[in-house]
Amino acid sequence: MEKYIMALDQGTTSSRAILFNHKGEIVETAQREFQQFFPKSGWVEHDANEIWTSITSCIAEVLRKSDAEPENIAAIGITNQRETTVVWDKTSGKPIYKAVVWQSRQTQDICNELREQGYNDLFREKTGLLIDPYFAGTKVKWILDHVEGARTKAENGELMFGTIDTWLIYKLSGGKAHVTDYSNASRTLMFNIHELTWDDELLKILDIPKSMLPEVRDSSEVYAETVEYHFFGHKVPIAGAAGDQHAALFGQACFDDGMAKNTYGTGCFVLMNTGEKAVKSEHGLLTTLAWGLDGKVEYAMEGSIFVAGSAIQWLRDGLKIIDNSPQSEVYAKRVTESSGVYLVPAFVGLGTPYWDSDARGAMFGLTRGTTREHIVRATLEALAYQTKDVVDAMIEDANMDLRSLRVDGGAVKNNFLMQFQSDMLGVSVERPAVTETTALGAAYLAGLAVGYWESKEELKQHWKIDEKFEPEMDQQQKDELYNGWKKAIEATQVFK
Ligand SMILES: Nc1ncnc2c1ncn2[C@@H]1O[C@H](COP(=O)(O)OP(=O)(O)O)[C@@H](O)[C@H]1O
Ligand SMILES: O=P(O)(O)OC[C@H](O)CO
Repeated sequence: MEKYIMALDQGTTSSRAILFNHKGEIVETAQREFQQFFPKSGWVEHDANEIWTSITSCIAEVLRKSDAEPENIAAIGITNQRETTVVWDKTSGKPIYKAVVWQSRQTQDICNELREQGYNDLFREKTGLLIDPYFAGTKVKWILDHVEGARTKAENGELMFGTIDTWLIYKLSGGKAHVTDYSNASRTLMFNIHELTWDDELLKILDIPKSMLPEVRDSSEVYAETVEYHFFGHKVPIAGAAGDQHAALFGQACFDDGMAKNTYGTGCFVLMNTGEKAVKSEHGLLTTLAWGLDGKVEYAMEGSIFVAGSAIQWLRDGLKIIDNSPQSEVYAKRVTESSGVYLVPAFVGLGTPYWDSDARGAMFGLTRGTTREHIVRATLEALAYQTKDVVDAMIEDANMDLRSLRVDGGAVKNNFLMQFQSDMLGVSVERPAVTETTALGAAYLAGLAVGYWESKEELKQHWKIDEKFEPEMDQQQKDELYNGWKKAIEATQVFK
């Protein structure tokens, strides 16, 4: 019987279990959405227990739907929404608060205070990040400050912190492993990406006891085995973990210096592999650990856009002007231009390159002639403009041209968006045959650890193109449209 690798992809809006075969093809998938909590303006939370049960349901379903028996699973790879923070009790294994999601702004005051105390450069230098509610560190501090008795328990070594990878590995292993990988550790604001250690000075500033933190390991190695009851009497090695954007970079086979990908999911995340160099950005990009493999780490530059596909969800659920996400393409194509309408989807502030957590969304250029079609088109265009902001910054920082952009994530099915993206960037946009590259990357990392695949060279051969979008728009039109976007961004940042 053929063996498979199971990837568990725990995203912001849904969990998935996907079985991959030896050619890197999808054999079977299962997916579960779970509840989003918005307790206050700008706050986003998840229930860590519900995340766990969504994962176990997906595991059961994917096994049931495929012909695979648990013993046919050679290994499990985990990939996760990053920065989302869980703190749980060491004895009971129960979370002491909801999972504070990466998008959540509830640590704004903590961040303002840290910035006022002049710590930004120190955090930037050591972690490659900047002080923003996005990252896990201030979320852990917030939980310890706000949950009754939490700080004392933490100081007594009774609490554990983890990003979602850590939480899932802990649960899958029946509480045996408390680990994370380099890519996830590099999103916490607590990990020194040059020395590859939890940083005592930063932990002291954040007032977080080191005893809560997981052990940091390679992204491709066996961390633990699953407890038998999750796999119907069978132990399976948990052999890979990486943050979803890093896993997508790996799944897109961007193994060489200068190769980049953009993932269009809830947010958009552009990552460029910079190999052994930790490139320091002058334009608001993040420096991050791409992965740890064979005892060595590699670095990446990242541009993080907080709202992308979620703006399409807002058209559907908030404005109710589309019934489903694919319909956005139909409406966008019904008009030949957005006729001066710009939507800046700064619903939870702005990430790269602006880093303005106080900004909020805005729409410009409305006339009596504005229709639903223009608004839908402007929303899709905003995803492409935001990506151009990031890619331009990346090109300047890395001092090199981008020849093409590999793309993935839920929204890349939208051909209008892909064409407009290529027009804006002036380079080809390459959509691979397997767009579940996040899960594929996690499968690759796990498969390499157990010898299911031999090398990155072998994996490169799997990457196949589905469609290539080439730039068609003339320079003048492109400049006019993009200049309009820049004005809209400026105006958004003034109004707050
Ligand atoms: N055809 C489409 N056009 C535009 N956006 C889409 C389309 N299909 C899906 N999306 C968007 O993609 C997102 C889902 O992508 P996915 O990669 O599953 O996200 P995540 O991993 O962040 O949960 C949703 O926000 C959805 O609105
Ligand atoms: O769940 P996604 O795919 O939107 O990814 C979330 C990112 O990892 C947040 O940094």
